Order: sequence, then structure tokens, then C-alpha cells
Amino acid sequence: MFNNNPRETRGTEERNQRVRFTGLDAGYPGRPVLRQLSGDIAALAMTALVGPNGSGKSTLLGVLAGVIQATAGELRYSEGRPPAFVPQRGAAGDALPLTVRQTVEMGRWGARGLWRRPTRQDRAVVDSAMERLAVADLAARQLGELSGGQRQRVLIAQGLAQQSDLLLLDEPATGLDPEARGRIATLLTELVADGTTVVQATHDLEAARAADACLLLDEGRLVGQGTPEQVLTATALARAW
Ligand SMILES: Nc1ncnc2c1ncn2[C@@H]1O[C@H](COP(=O)(O)OP(=O)(O)OP(=O)(O)O)[C@@H](O)[C@H]1O
Repeated sequence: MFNNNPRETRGTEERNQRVRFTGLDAGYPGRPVLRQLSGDIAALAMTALVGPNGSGKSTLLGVLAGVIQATAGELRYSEGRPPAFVPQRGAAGDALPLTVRQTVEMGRWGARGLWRRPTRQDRAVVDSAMERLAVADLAARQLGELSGGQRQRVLIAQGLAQQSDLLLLDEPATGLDPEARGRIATLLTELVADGTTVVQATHDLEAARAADACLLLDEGRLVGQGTPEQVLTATALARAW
């Protein structure tokens, strides 16, 4: 059925977008990376950020998470909680003397403040996040003594503990064995079904194909946006994978 009311259509579109960015430039001191990016992140859906190494996926996630400031352009979020960001493993200070439980508890800092004692509710959220990522039995272990894949799951649990409706993950499947990868894929699908908007940067073609939408980056520009079928063409695949 066509909708002839443009105001209503616009309203619906805006509700369907969790984040919209227009003319975005961003990068690092002396190194511009993203150039004039315009696009959107569909609400209550899974978006895969794909593109070759160095194309700007992590930088875009950093901008969406608010840890990298755009130097130009506009970024608009629909109403919701501040995003939860799970950066790439190496970026997360693996050497800090923290237990698994303390690491996941850090996900509650935004909700309760750094100095307040965890409430029963905080503890329940942390327990549940550790259970979902199958790291509850590692709770007392030091983060630094875990395997790469275990650490990755702990960091995803920390993201989950933030209970945001916008979850941003940078290559969450990296370093995981096929079983753990499958478990993460299922978890992310469940989160979307439960009302979370998920964005993941990925080199995992299977994960990208399973997403609702793909954003394809190349040399800091957005060169494709749409469904996986539209974006993951033979040419795009040859370049990115
Ligand atoms: N902290 C930094 N300081 C300066 N330049 C950086 C920094 N982080 C990334 N870059 C540069 O920014 C560009 C984009 O990097 P980015 O990490 O966003 O790419 P990516 O698509 O996530 O790559 P990959 O697939 O390898 O993770 C690259 O040229 C990279 O060298």
C-alpha cells in the first residue's frame, strides 16, 4: 500500500533509524579517515560494517560510540540510552590487573557511577551477562591470564552489562572458535529480537550475510549501503575479502 502522506512517511523513517549521520568527517590528529559519510543505522536491526583493512570501520564505530569526535557533519540519534561499545580486543587494556567479574562490572559504571557500590540489580545484570557469554566459571580469573577468545567473550559481556539499546561491536568474532562464533551470532540475533539495535564491524562474511543491513566502507568513504544481497556483490567481496 502506498503512503501518500509525506509527513507521516518521514516520521516513520525517522522512527526506523536509530542513528543518522550526514556529511561526516572524522579521523585522528593529522590523519583524516572518514570523508563525507552519509547514511543511517536502522533501529531494532543488525547492521554489519564491512570493508577492507584500514577502510575506517573502527573509526566509524568510535564516532557512533562518541569516543572519536567528528570534525564535520551531523550525527543524530533517536531517543534511547547511550551506546554500549565493545572495542577490538587489543584496544581494551588487557594488561590491567582485573578479574573477569570486575571487568564485566565496569559495564555498570555508566548506570550507577564509579564510586557507588554495586546494587543487587547491578550484580544480577553482571551475572546474567557472564552466563550469556559462558564466562561465569571464569569470574575470579585475571583478565590477563585468559585466552584471546575467552577475553573477547568477557568484553562482550561487559558491553551487554551496559543494557543499552544500541550495541556497537568491533569484530566481535575475532579470535573465537567456530562454536563460540556461532554462540555470539545467536546471542546478537536474540538481542535484536529483544529490542536492541546492533552494529558490528566484521570480516566474517557469514555474519555480514546474516545481517539486516550492510554498510560498505572503502578508503574512508561509504561505497555501499543496503541489504546484504545489494551490498555484498561479487566485486565488493573480491575487494573486501
Ligand atoms: N589511533 C590511530 N591514530 C592514527 N591513525 C589511526 C588510528 N587508528 C586507526 N588509524 C588509521 O585510520 C585508518 C582507518 O583505520 P580503522 O581502524 O578505522 O580501519 P578498519 O576498517 O577498522 O580496519 P581493520 O579491518 O584492519 O580493523 C587506517 O589508515 C589506520 O591506520
